[in-house]
Amino acid sequence: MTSVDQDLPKDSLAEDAEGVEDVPADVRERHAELAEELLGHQFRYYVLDSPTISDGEFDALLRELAALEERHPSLVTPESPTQRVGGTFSTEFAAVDHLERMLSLDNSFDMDELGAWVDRVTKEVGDSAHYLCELKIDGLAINLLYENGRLTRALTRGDGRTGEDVTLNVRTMRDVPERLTGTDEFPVPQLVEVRGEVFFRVEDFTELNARLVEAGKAPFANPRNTAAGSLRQKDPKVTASRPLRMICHGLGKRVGFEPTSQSEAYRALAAWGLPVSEHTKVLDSADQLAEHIRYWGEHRHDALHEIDGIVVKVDEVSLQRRLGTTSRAPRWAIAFKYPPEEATTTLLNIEVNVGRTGRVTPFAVMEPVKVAGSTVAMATLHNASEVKRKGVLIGDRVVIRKAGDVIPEVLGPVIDARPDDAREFVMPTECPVCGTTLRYEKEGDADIRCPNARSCPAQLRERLFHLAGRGAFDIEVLGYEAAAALLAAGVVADEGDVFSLDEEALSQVELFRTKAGELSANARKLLANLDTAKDRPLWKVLVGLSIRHVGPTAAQALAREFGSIDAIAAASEQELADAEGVGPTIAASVREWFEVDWHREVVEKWRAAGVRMVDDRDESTPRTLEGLSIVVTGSLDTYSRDEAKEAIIARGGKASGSVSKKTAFVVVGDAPGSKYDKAVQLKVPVLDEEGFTVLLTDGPDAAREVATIGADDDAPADAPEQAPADTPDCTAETPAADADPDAAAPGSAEPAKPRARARRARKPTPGEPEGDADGSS
Ligand SMILES: NC(=O)c1ccc[n+]([C@@H]2O[C@H](COP(=O)([O-])OP(=O)(O)OC[C@H]3O[C@@H](n4cnc5c(N)ncnc54)[C@H](O)[C@@H]3O)[C@@H](O)[C@H]2O)c1
Ligand SMILES: [Zn+2]
Repeated sequence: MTSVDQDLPKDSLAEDAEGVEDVPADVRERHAELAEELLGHQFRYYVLDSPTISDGEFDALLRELAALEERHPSLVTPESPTQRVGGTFSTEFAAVDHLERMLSLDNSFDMDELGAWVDRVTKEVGDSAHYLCELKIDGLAINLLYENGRLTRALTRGDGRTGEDVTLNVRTMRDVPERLTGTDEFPVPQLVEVRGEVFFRVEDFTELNARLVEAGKAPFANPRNTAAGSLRQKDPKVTASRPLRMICHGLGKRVGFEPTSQSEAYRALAAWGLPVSEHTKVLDSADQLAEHIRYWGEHRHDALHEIDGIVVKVDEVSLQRRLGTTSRAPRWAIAFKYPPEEATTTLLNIEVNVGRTGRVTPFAVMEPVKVAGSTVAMATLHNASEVKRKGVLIGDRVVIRKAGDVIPEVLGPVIDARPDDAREFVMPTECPVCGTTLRYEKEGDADIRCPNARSCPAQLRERLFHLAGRGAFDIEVLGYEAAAALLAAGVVADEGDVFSLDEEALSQVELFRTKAGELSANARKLLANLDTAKDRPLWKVLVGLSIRHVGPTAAQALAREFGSIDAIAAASEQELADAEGVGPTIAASVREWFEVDWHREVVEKWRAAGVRMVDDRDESTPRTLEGLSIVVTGSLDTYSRDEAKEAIIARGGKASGSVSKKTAFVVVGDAPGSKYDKAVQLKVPVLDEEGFTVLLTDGPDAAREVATIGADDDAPADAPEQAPADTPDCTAETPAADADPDAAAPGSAEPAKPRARARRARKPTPGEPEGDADGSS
């Protein structure tokens, strides 16, 4: 816990208590240094709204200080940052005392610390306490004074005793009523101090930044500090122009209002017209708390605003009184903090990466830093103008963010910490890998490219890696390392040579030789895999060609409509565009691709090596699903995702990625995403795995008889996992996001084929996203 417990066994210390003078000098020094550093950070955070370190780093320093004080209690003074409500007030605003002190919260960072707090509460007040759980909103605290229902004053927290008068600014906020309305149950009290959090909704913040960028101004780095800066403005007009929101989370002094519990107080506030959270929950055991905290840890981004934890409060006011407070925080409440999603680190360099389509992307190389549970050392910077827009210089301290599974992002520099020798990044004019002069493909492009598509080793390596991927030929062994080794040994000049590899060629590659100089087992495996891969369906061949915009979905459409490579190569742009599921962008891209000589040579080399370029319309498989669109979601036991698709396509059906009214069936496996919900909503027939087998063997009529349709109570046994029963209010607005078809659905146990994911290691350069060929590049 961050604060030093006030219940030190003082008596037992009396005899051999250590005086300050007994504390080793280096410990005393470190203590003083930390305390001073923390005060500086608090000033920059609370007064300037411009911190130079992340919250996680601040918390770590504070914990270090608390740990020193725990070991050496004589170091504790009333002035220590562990003993005071952080913050102070600026002379820009009138200083006004709160009627009742505004406290901070003690923190816990894991379940053990939270459990220890619950144990202490139980020890002091018995096990009758209820625990009120709230989202910990990452904003700034505000204290509103209502006298006879009228807003008479609004103060920031300041140092907890004295705040800054920001009444005029707060009056511009639409969430804050000027007058409270009373009800029979909750008449307006004579006086009440209402505490709450002022913040930006994430969406509003993004929009605010978009407007700034459009106006040629620098965007803000994070919602919390921007909210603080927006509220603490000299000119209320500026505050009025910012969409600040508020949610109430506590009370100060009250006259004529005696709630018996905090949750009852929230009902009163809501009745009076004040904003309260929808996500508040009363629980009564440590287990339930753990489940609730776990749930929100996973759904952190479902709230409309940023949250940095969960606040747990003893609900009963009488028990709150018995537990009391320390000098800086109530003993009846505690914050559980989630791992911070932002951190600051040093930008060591900006390097560039050459991707599969030749796009050259700068990326940040940073001092490794832990954020959201993983260590981050690199992050893409997308393109040169993005580097400019972010305003980062090499050598800067930078703020990075990693939210959930999202790739890490550099938010911007900490200008106040910029070193003198920070230097600007210069985009190279030549490909760092092959030396070719870089150029923009079209005027006005954001991305600059290496035009040496055929032989640039970087592009070639990415294409080899891609063609071996699961969405394409699915060649085990041909991972990133193998691709690089084949190129380095010169046994493939481009991807056209891959399927002609033989023992002799592989024996020239060191990676594929044993120490004794013989062909390794891996080499034999590669040859066997290549052989199997020659027989893949046409759509996989198309994906393997790295035609821009042609990912699995487009490739399946092309294969279904044209049936062979030659038919596709011979089709006009118009014919391609007219084909179902193809469209003009893909058509243009396919035509353009076949115009290039060496591309056609790749096709011919593959053909010569025995790669199948035609889908045999296997007449033995009856085309029972002709014209039907079928969606598969979740993972099936007996079919991989691709096998399921192939089975559908072989019967003339269409394996579609999204559910609409036209969908004939939705096949639901384990841990399906929102497609299942959509199917229920649109009353599309839903099949479980058994039903899918019926569909394949006996056709659509038989399948309809075993399908479930519509109502929720018909849901198959393996229907999507609902959120924990004690948090029903969260599920309603948070359907599991629809994941990319090959990835795991959020919250699901594992992806359809985890084995295949893990086996091909890729060098972690933050280059082009894997879906490039399907993307907009
Ligand atoms: N980066 C820096 O330099 C720097 C400097 C100082 C403080 N900080 C950060 O500020 C925070 C510490 O400051 P703090 O003392 O304000 O404490 P805190 O954020 O740990 O917790 C107390 C505050 O939480 C807020 N809160 C949000 N939701 C709440 C809810 N539902 N119920 C009750 N309170 C709720 C209240 O405003 C309350 O004052 C830490 O996150 C710290 O990292 C950062
Ligand atoms: Zn190059």
